Amino acid sequence: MNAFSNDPDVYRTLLESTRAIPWKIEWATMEFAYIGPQIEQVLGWRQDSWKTVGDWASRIHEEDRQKTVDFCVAQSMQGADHEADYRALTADGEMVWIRDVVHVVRNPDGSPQALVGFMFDISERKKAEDKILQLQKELEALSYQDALTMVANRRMFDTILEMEWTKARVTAQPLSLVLLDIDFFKAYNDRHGHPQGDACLRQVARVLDASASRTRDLCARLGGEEFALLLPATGVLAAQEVARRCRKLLAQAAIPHGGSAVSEWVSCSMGVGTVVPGVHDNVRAFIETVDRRLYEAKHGGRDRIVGGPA
Ligand SMILES: Nc1nc2c(ncn2[C@@H]2O[C@H](COP(=O)(O)OP(=O)(O)OP(=O)(O)O)[C@@H](O)[C@H]2O)c(=O)[nH]1
Repeated sequence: MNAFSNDPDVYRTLLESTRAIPWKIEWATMEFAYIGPQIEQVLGWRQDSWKTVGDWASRIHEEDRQKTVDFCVAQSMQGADHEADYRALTADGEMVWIRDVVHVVRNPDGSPQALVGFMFDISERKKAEDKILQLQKELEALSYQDALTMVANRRMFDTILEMEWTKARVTAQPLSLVLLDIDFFKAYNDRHGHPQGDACLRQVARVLDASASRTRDLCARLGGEEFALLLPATGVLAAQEVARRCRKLLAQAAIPHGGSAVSEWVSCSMGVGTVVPGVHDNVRAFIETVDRRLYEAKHGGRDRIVGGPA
């Protein structure tokens, strides 16, 4: 054990055979006293081209440079060991993610004498982290989407409704809502089977989505065979117009029903409401009003629109 630790060649061989790149900087001169030859394999810059701290700083991606240098200087002045992740530039203009792990060698008075450390190539790890972040974003998006019809789901509807309600109140603009329910859908399923029922829901969602095309309009599936169209900055007449367009486009889609008492084709009942929310208005009460109208449309014979100011 002693023979091993007394032999500097052994240390050098060990240092230079790891994948981590060892280095040392003298604090007084800010010059490299040493950097491992592996640096050339990782970044492409020759070993003898690393002379000063300036060489190191100039080979950091400019978006990471200032904060990395400031952080390392501040930590070193306090005598604190530290780690920094940054994008290093390679000799041929590429980027490599580096984790620099730094130990501060201190003088007896505590001031820094030298910095020694290891650089690790963490590009693969960063790539994996980026991939995970991207997947998380996709998952997040999926959690707001109805998996069957690909329109927004109830969660998204609730979130956007809350937002649009506040906006409408602040700007004193009308907010409209259409609630729709497919007529005799149980009979449709019974006649055509559940998979065909799913296909029908997808087709209806496409039609509804196409009926309201302004950028802030939202088409959502609230569950089962119930859908909603949220129409911000839309007044009573425009909302009625959208509902009529829905009915017309659905009729044009001419999806054969076969089990409906009101039409040969798949149809919808709709409740429509419009409100300019005041401070005392309540979003839940607004939804209940529109829902009551949908109920009226159902019980008034289906395949119809019941609406007006809420
Ligand atoms: N295929 C399919 N069917 C669904 C889905 N979700 C709900 N349903 C069916 O939708 C039907 C809804 O039936 P009801 O609530 O009785 O309403 P309805 O038959 O449309 O009658 P009215 O609304 O009164 O005209 C049920 O048979 C549910 O099984 C789904 O994701 N896919």
